[in-house]
Amino acid sequence: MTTEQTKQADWLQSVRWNSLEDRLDLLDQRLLPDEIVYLELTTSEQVWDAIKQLAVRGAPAIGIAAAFGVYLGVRSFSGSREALLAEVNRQCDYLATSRPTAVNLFWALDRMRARAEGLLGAAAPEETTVESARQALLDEARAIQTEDEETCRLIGEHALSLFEDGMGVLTHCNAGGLATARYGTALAPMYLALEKGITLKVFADETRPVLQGARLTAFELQQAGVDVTLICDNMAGAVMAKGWVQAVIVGTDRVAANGDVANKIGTYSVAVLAKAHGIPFYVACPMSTIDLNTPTGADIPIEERHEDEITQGFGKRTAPQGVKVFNPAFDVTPNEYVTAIITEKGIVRAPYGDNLRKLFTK
Ligand SMILES: CSC[C@H]1O[C@H](OP(=O)(O)O)[C@H](O)[C@@H]1O
Repeated sequence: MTTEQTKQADWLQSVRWNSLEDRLDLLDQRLLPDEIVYLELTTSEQVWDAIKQLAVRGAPAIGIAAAFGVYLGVRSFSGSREALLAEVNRQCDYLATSRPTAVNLFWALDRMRARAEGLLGAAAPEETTVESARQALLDEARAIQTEDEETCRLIGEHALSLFEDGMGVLTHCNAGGLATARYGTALAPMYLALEKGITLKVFADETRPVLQGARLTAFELQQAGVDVTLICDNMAGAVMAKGWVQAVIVGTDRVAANGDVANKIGTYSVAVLAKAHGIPFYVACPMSTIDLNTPTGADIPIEERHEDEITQGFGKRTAPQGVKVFNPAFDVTPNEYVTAIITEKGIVRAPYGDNLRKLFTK
């Protein structure tokens, strides 16, 4: 076994590139917390399905997986440079249909398109071969993953500046290491607090219907030794009323140009409760989740998922056959409920329109 093959992260990686096998290994998050199983993927179709079925989920992790999916889609390609460029764009178009809300998916695919254009487009150097271009695309996917780890750590540093030792912090869904390359976004400050000997008492909403909070956030925080208490979504108000929560921090799948935030369904309710209790509501995300091309939250496409996630989640029927179901995977929190947006470049406060645009000019 070489160091590459045996090289294992000392944390539970959601997305792992296997250089020896030229293969993408994805932690199947549908099986957590009971089973740790890696899917061994060799085609872009398999990556598409893993994203669609939430085997891999979380905005940055989806983008990382899709970037590797583009490489898998062209790694056996043979033909002209022009044909390879066309195939890269076709693979990106295909992978972009897997889920509609998390803008990181499209951000990562656009980065792969741009890399391919620079390698194979009209202005590209003549000496680029199809083989060297394929390798460069793999390198780009790996760079997206490596950069995300550092980005999340920086988000954690900025977020931790808002927290004090002993604070109660509530979070919704999973915006942890499992949703990113490492650390997470909303959960990044919890890990950095642990490193620095700061105690944060985390309340994790279970987050119906797919239970990312119970199955993923409670799991990864407990594994790391973070003080975490699991609550049902309908208990968030009660724990706030008891004075147990001094801050809320969540991830996001897309921030509109005006600061409206799309995140897991139930986030808006938590934001309203936080406002009612005078508790700050923070949103943590990489710059790649901020979409200045989407003017407001009303313009964010909200994914609707299969009714079975509600009527027979995890195999047990809990609702009558044939009942009408509405199953939006996300909701939108208007910017007036958002105390601050925490990114790798720093903390952004209202007025978000101007201040988010300034972030990109820093
Ligand atoms: C750091 S992005 C995490 C974000 O993604 C989750 O959605 P899903 O599990 O459906 O991919 C949720 O909205 C999290 O806040």
